[in-house]
Amino acid sequence: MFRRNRERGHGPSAEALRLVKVGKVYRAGGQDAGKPGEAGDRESTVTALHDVTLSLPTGSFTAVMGPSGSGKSTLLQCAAGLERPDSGIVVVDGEEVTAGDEAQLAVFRRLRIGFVFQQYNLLPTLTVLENTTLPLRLARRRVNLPRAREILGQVGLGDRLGHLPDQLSGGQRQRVAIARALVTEPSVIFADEPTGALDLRSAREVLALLREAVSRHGRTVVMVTHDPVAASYADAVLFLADGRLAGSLAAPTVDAVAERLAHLGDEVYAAGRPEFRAGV
Ligand SMILES: Nc1ncnc2c1ncn2[C@@H]1O[C@H](COP(=O)(O)OP(=O)(O)OP(=O)(O)O)[C@@H](O)[C@H]1O
Repeated sequence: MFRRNRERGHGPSAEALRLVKVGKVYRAGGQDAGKPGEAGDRESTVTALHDVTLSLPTGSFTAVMGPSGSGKSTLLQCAAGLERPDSGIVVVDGEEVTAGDEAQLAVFRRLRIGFVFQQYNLLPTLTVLENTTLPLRLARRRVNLPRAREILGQVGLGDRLGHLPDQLSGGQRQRVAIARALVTEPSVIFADEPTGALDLRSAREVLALLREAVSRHGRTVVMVTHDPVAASYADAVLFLADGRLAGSLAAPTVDAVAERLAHLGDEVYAAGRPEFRAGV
């Protein structure tokens, strides 16, 4: 399907996600602006991502932080194949997603990528169990109901299988979204502000589940967040500023993250590290 980009033989790649010099430019009016340098009127374009290069190992939990407008969501969307970068390549679990066409990308996303959004994005007319198994049905894959029930049990919803989303709390809805993201056993789960709409307790439960998906089940999670407490659940934090990588922090604590965020402006154009390789 996509161009293989594995350095080793079979089985899951040790590298879950790689971005090489990924750039994305928008027209101020809201459209893509084409390749950087090709845009006619530079004044009306926004460079949302500028040559972002990073590598995340399989089984890691990474938080992406930075000021509003720094490119966090754009990074997530490009990495997840929801947006096409204007330059650079994206490799997910050994497959170069930027090499495929739209149809290939759609199939790839359904099977290999999990999504958790701030607003849950559940279908209101489907039950908890049906929402959870929807990615499998859309991908025309066999639905393993015992496995789906097991996952829903793990996220604490074993007794809510027949409920509709509007019969659930926000935290419970987000747990359905996590179950839905886990059901295809994806290469990477992308979460965009997954706790943004939740109370403190529900937020902690959701973060603990994402942490468990990584620590116990070996999944790879990339999470955009504004919250230093949420970021402290991750193995590492990547900081973005003005569409560029502006540093990283391993084994983040709440205080260390807050401190780095407070001084992020100082680091934006610092010579620093233009690339991020987790664990290095
Ligand atoms: N569809 C679009 N059309 C035009 N400009 C866009 C589009 N999406 C994002 N941008 C611009 O690209 C830049 C990065 O936006 P992005 O949403 O990635 O930032 P963010 O860090 O996720 O912000 P926030 O924390 O506020 O959600 C911003 O200047 C934004 O205005």
